[in-house]
Amino acid sequence: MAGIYIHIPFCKTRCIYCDFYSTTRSELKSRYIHALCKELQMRKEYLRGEPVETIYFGGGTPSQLAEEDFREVFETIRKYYGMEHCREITLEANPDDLTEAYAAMLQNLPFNRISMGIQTFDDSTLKLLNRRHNAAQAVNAVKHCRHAGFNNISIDLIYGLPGETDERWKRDLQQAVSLNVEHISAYHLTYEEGTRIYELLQAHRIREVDEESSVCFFSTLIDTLGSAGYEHYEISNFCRSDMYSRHNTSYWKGIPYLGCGPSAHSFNTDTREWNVASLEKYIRAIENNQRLFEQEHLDRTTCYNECIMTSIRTRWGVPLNDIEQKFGKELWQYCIDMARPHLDCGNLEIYDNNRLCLSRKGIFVSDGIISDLMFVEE
Ligand SMILES: C[S@@+](CC[C@H](N)C(=O)[O-])C[C@H]1O[C@@H](n2cnc3c(N)ncnc32)[C@H](O)[C@@H]1O
Ligand SMILES: C[S@@+](CC[C@H](N)C(=O)[O-])C[C@H]1O[C@@H](n2cnc3c(N)ncnc32)[C@H](O)[C@@H]1O
Ligand code: SF4
Repeated sequence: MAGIYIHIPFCKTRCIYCDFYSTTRSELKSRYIHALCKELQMRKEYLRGEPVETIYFGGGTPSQLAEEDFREVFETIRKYYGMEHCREITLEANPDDLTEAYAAMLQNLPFNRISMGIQTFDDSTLKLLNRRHNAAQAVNAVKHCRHAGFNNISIDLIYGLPGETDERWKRDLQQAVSLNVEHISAYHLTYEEGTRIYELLQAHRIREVDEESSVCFFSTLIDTLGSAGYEHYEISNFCRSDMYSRHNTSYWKGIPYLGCGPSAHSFNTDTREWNVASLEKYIRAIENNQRLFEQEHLDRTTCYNECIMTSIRTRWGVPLNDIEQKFGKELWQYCIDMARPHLDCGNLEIYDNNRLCLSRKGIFVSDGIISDLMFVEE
C-alpha cells in the first residue's frame, strides 16, 4: 500500500496565517502541470510497485486547476503507478471555487472526497484572515458538492483565532454540525513566523488566546462533535461512519508516500525527502531533467520517535507489538517504562493488550506524554 500527494502551489491571494508554500504566479500553471507530470514519470520507481491506495491533491489551492489539468495528472498517475487500488482520492478545495458547475465537473473526475477550508463561519474574522469566501459561500459550497454527488466531504476549521470566545467557537461548531459532513478537521491556530498574523501579534495589534481558553475550546470541540456522532480519531480529526481520512492516516501509520511538486515531501521505509519550496526553481530543474530536493536518512531511534509521535495521536494508538518487532526489545522496554507513570495516573490506556492510547484526560496533555515517550540520546 502507498499514497501519492500532489502539491498545487497556486493561491489567488494569501491568507494571513498560512505558511504552506504557494505563489500567486498563476501564469506558470501550464508549465507547472507539465513539470509535475514529468516528475511523476521520473520518480516512477519511488513506491517500488506498491499499489496506490490514496491520492491527495493539496496546496496551495488545487481548486484553481481546470478539468484538463486534472486529466493530465490522472493519466500520468494511471500510466506509471496504476489506479486500480485507489480507494480515496481527495481534492482540497477553497469554498469560493466550489460553484455548482465546478463541483459537477469534479464529479466527472476520479475524485471521491472533497476537503474544504472553511476555517470559521464568522464573516468579520474571515475578512481579517484575508479569506476569499464568506460564511454563506461556505454553506453553498458544501451544498454544491452534495448536489454533485459527493458523499465524503470534509471541512477544516481553525479555533483560537483572534477575539475567539467559547460562545463564538460553539456557534462555529454548531454551524459545522448542521452541514452534516462526514469529516471535520479542527486545528488550533498556530502563529507561524514569517506570516502576516505573526507580525500583527508581534506589533501587539492582536492578542493570542490564553492557555486556559485554548483548553476550554478543545474541550468544547470534543464534547460538541462527540454528541453530534463524530468519532474523535486523531487529535485534530473527527469523522462519522468510519469515514476517516485514509491518506492522512497513512502518514500517521508510516505507510510510504510519494509527494510531487514544490515543497512536497515523500517518505519510504527509512528515508524522507523534500522538494525545493520554489515554483520557479522546481520547474527549471525538472525541465532540465533534474530534481532539487533534500533527503534525510532516518536511523532506528528517529524512526521510533516518529512512530510514537504520530501514532499516539490516533485512536489506534502505538502498536506495542510492532514497536518490538521494528525497533527491538530495548526501545520497546523503554516505551513501556516511560508509559508506566502515565498508565498509573490514567493519561494512557492499553487496549487489546497491544495498543497504547491516550485517554480522554491524556489528550489534553499529549505534548508532555509524547516527549516522555520519545528517546533522546544523552
Ligand atoms: C494548507 S491549507 C490549504 C487549504 C486550502 N487552500 C484552503 O485555504 O482552504 C490546509 C489547512 O491547514 C490549516 N491551516 C493552515 N495554516 C494554519 C495555521 N497557521 N494554524 C492552524 N491551521 C492552519 C487550515 O485549516 C487549512 O484549511
Ligand atoms: C493541514 S492538512 C488538511 C487535511 C484535511 N483536513 C483532510 O482531512 O483532508 C493538508 C495540508 O498539508 C499539506 N501536505 C499534506 N501532505 C503533504 C506532503 N506530502 N507534502 C507537502 N505538504 C503536504 C498540504 O499543504 C495540505 O494542504
Ligand atoms: S490557507 Fe489555503 S488559500 Fe490561504 S494561503 Fe494557505 S493555501 Fe492559500
